[in-house]
Amino acid sequence: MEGNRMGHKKEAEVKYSYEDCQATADWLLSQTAVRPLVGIVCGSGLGGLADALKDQVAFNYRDIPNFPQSTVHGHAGRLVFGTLKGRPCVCMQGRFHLYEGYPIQKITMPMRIFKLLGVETVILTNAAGGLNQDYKVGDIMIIKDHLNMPGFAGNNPLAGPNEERFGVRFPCMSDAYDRELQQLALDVGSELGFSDFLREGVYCVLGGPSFETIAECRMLHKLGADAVGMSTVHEVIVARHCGMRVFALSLITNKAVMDYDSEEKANHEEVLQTGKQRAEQLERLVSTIITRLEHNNNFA
Ligand SMILES: O=P(O)(O)O[C@H]1O[C@H](CO)[C@@H](O)[C@H]1O
Ligand code: HPA
Repeated sequence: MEGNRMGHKKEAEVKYSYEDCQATADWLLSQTAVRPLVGIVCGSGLGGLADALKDQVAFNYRDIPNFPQSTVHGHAGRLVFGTLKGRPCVCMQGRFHLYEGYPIQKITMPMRIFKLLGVETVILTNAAGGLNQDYKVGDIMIIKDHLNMPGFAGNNPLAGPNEERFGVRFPCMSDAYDRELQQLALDVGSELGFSDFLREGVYCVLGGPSFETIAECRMLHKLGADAVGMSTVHEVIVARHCGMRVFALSLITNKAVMDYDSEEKANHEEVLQTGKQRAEQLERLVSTIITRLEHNNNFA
């Protein structure tokens, strides 16, 4: 992929207005014939999902006008277009996090670009620490709701002037995670024989990058969180604001440390290692869900 002048702008100069998002979407649409209906975001160590796409057209983030750059190990930094079982998809092989130092509007900008590309359903994955004591490392949790900790402190991706062309000032979040898609995932998981490690729960986002203290994990668990991570929620809010359907999964890559006697320490290497071990099943789950979207005629 040939570089372009806009793509080489310094980070500080990267903009995310409606017109900037439109320019990026138009540029992408001029470079590929794929017209994606499904947008996928790959979590830490879960980028293999993108490799499942057929007839790929891939762009390095650095070559895409106005796109931020991935800085985290386990996030390749490529936008991959292609088809998954015949369905046109676009897949972020690598996402952006608050702790990378980007403004919250910038880390969520790809959702608006998805929207302008024609995406109707967004499927997000992440790696997360398990707070629910019944969870095991390797479990896959269907996210049914979230706790937005940065949001409590006013750090919401929709803060600032509202862009009506994307959505309303006060979007509803009680229906953020599409219930039909959750049920579909449970059905598909059961057919694939994954029920033993498939869960449903509440994901809590923190700013990171430091992992949680023991007291923080205990508090989050008491507040109703089943898993904790540093992503996804901001993307979900922006995706819902502009009217896309959302389905999200957490891979429980480690158990959050809840006990002062524990010798365990959260670390990113373990996160990536667990991702490798469950990658194949996670890919099968997601790709089968995408096929069934069409089959059930509930494709958004
Ligand atoms: O949420 P994803 O991108 O999967 O990454 C998770 O893994 C990293 C920590 O190991 C954090 O970035 C956390 O959010
Ligand atoms: N905490 C926060 N983020 C994470 C974790 C965790 O334990 N595991 C993977 N991402």
